[in-house]
Amino acid sequence: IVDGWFREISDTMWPGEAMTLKVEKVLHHEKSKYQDVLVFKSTDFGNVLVLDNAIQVTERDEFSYQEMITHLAVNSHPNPKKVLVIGGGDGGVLREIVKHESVEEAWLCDIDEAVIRLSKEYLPGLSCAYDHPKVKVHIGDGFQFLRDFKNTFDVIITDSSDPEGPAETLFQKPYFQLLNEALTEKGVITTQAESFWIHLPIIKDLKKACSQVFPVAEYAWTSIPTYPTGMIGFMVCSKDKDANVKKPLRELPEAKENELYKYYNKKVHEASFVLPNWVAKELQ
Ligand SMILES: NCCCN[C@H]1CC[C@H](N)CC1
Repeated sequence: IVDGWFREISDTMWPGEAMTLKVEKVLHHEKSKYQDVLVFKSTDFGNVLVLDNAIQVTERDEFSYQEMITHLAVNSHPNPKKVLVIGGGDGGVLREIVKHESVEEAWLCDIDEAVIRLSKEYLPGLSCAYDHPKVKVHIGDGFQFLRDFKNTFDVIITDSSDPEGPAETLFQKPYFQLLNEALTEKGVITTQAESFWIHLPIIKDLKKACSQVFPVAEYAWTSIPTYPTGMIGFMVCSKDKDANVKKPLRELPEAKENELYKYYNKKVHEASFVLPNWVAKELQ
C-alpha cells in the first residue's frame, strides 16, 4: 500500500498493468500456512480480500463472479443434489449454491483455514452460508480431497486463485481427471478460467486439458471491475456428451430471478458464452 492506495502489481500474471484501490483502513494482515492474507476496507468497494497481492473479492462486485461460476454450473445439471466447491473459502459460492432448492448437500474444501476464518470476521455478506444446515466444510488440499470421492457429486465448482501459488495443480489435466471420477453420470464442473485479454495461452491449455477429459467444454465470461482487465472467464464442462451448457436447463420466472440473483439470469447465461472473433478463433 503506497500513498493510501493498494496496487495489484504482478510482473508475471498481468505485466505492465495494475488495478489500484483506495484504502480507508487495513483491517488484517497475516502470513497463513500457504499465502499472504490481507483484508482492507476500501473507500469505494467495501471490504477487500487479497491473497499474495491478488484481489480475490471486493464486497461491491463479488456477486458477478460468485453468481456466474455457480449458476452456469448448477443450471447446466438436470437435477443437482450434491454440490462441491474446491477453494471458495470466502464463502460467496456456498451462498449461491444454497439458493437452489434441489441441492441437498453443499460441500466446501479449501486448503487455507485463514481465508475462511477472516471471511467470517470481515466478509459477513459472503460467509453467511457457512452455518446453513446443508453445508459441510473440509479444510485441506482439494486435489487430495477428490481422491476419496468417486461418482459422488453432481456439480463441482473450482473457485480458485491464480495458477501461480497454491492453486497451480488445479489448472492441470490430472486434476480434471479426478474431477471427472468424483462426478456422477451427468456431472458438470466450472472453473475460474482467467481473462482472454491477458491469459489466452492459459485458457487454450485449460480448454485442451478439459476437452481431453470431458465431452463438453466451453468458455464463458463475466464483467467484474476489480479483476485484471475488468473481466474473468469460466470453463464450463459436462460429462454428458449431449449437454448444451450454453442454455440453462431450468428457467425461473423473471421476478424470481430478480429476487434471487443480482447478476445472473437466463439471458446473461446464454450471453456469457458469446465471444469476440479473435477469442473464438483462438479457442476453436
Ligand atoms: N472467490 C474468490 C475468487 C477467486 N478468483 C479470482 C479470479 C481472479 C484472480 N486474479 C484471483 C482469484
